[in-house]
Amino acid sequence: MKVLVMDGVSEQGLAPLRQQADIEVVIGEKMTEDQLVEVIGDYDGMIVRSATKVTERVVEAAKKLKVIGRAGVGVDNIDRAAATNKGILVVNAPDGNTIAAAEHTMAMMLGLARKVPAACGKLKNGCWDKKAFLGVELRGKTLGVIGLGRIGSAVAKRAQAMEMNIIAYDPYISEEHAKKMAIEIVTLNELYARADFITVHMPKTKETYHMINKESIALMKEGVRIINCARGGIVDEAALYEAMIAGKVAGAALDVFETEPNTDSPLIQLDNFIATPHLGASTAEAQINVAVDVAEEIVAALRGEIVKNAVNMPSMSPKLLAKIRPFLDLAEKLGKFQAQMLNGRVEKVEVVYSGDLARYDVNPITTILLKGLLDPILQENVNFVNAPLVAKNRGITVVQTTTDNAEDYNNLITVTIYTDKGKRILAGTLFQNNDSRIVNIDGYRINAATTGHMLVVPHIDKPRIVGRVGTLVGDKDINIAGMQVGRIEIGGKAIMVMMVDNIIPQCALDELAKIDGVLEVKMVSL
Ligand SMILES: NC(=O)c1ccc[n+]([C@@H]2O[C@H](COP(=O)([O-])OP(=O)(O)OC[C@H]3O[C@@H](n4cnc5c(N)ncnc54)[C@H](O)[C@@H]3O)[C@@H](O)[C@H]2O)c1
Ligand SMILES: O=C(O)[C@H](O)COP(=O)(O)O
Repeated sequence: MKVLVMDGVSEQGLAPLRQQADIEVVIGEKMTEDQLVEVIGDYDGMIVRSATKVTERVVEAAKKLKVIGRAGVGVDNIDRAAATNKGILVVNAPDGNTIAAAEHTMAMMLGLARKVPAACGKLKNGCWDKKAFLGVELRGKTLGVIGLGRIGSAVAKRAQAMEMNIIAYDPYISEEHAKKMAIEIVTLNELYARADFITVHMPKTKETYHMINKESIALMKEGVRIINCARGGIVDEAALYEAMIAGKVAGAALDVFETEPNTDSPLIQLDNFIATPHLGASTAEAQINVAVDVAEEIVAALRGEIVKNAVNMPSMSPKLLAKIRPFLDLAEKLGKFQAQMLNGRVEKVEVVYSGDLARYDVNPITTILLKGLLDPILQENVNFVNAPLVAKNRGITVVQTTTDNAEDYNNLITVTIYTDKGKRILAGTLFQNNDSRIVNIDGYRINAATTGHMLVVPHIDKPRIVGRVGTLVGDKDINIAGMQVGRIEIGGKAIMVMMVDNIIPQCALDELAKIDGVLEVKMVSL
């Protein structure tokens, strides 16, 4: 397998990838979109920072790409919708550069308060000018943090150490959470009205684009100082320039710009403006952290294992993953089993999670069940990333419910598939030591392992059927490893599940179907 590494990702951090004998790491030079389109077909994985744009064209040109890793937080340079459509996993490394970005924000804030860059520049030009650089203290000032996530919280903590009062606006964070950090949650307008310094720490979205604009600046205090170490475009640079010229904004610091690289913004020439070239994550420590994190994720993704920081599939904490991993395996098998038992076009998939399972987030389990169901029956690549989207695009309704009542089991996953020709029910459970079993097919109780080959024969419960099926299978030189029969009433419908050592050829299945009393014959391989 080949992984293309772009944008100067830390070599030291790539160790988890370099240690894999079957993975070749290729360090790429800066490329245009056309150049990337030309080469991407050769790669199974790719790692980028913010410079390389993974556009729809690049994603479309990929032939075997399974994963795109972002060595950092922001994934706005990756066309996630295109990747999801194609079943390509996108992962990031959200934790490794939090402190670096928070410390850079503090550097910007202190730099603005004490005019460090301008004073330094003047001195380097031979001018010892003490009067021009009277600063302000941070102590006692109010800092308005917009976006109280990882970095916003880390900035708040550091600013508290400088004895600043912290107010914050984040519509997705609870007041309790903020209270624990001794931060007052306020409305956006209140933040604008009260803050001496404003720092933004949210992603660039439709909602946050140009959030700091002419109108919002008008609501701010005279002499406010503004910092953006999050994403270019959150601050409207033209509006900021005007407000700085007018004196409304006393100082501003941008690490990120709407267009990058950027050397000709008029802001850069202003004395009370500090610019850095997207350096928030650029510390030796952060670069190693994010590279290690993303390299580990790429290895896991290429090995088909579940990753921790996927941005385009249900994400899971390592704790949840450890708890539900055996259920993920069972669910995939149930989906795969159902795919081989199907008659007709799938219209609806209903999954009921019972017992212990009802306590967990079951979304990832449903996703993997859909992968198990759809992958064998569709031409396109169905995986953990795109399975829900593929189901939706095919008009399949997916319903998932949880209940505490698992009847005789500790846990139970019951999957009912509705097709234009009827419905089929399948249930599986995990016994002790993660021993997974299929315990019900269409209402008939059975107890079958979830591995190997199985001949499933719904039939009429009458003499000589089981014997004739067994004889015919034996005559084809196929060894029978075990057998289960489930029935509800004597002489009614029943089901036979025969564990066999090899796949029974279609011609033999056709012969079996002709046996009097046999209703259906299905070969299932798990
Ligand atoms: N300059 C750099 O080099 C650098 C380095 C790391 C991260 N970043 C950027 O910093 C930003 C924050 O990163 P993070 O790791 O703290 O992310 P995070 O996901 O932990 O936090 C983002 C916060 O923004 C909040 N938010 C979302 N929409 C909002 C809105 N409309 N108004 C207010 N708050 C909103 C979210 O609720 C969340 O709490 C991201 O844009 C990331 O790409 C930049
Ligand atoms: O979102 C991020 O992680 C930062 O913007 C860092 O970007 P970079 O890896 O290009 O420095």
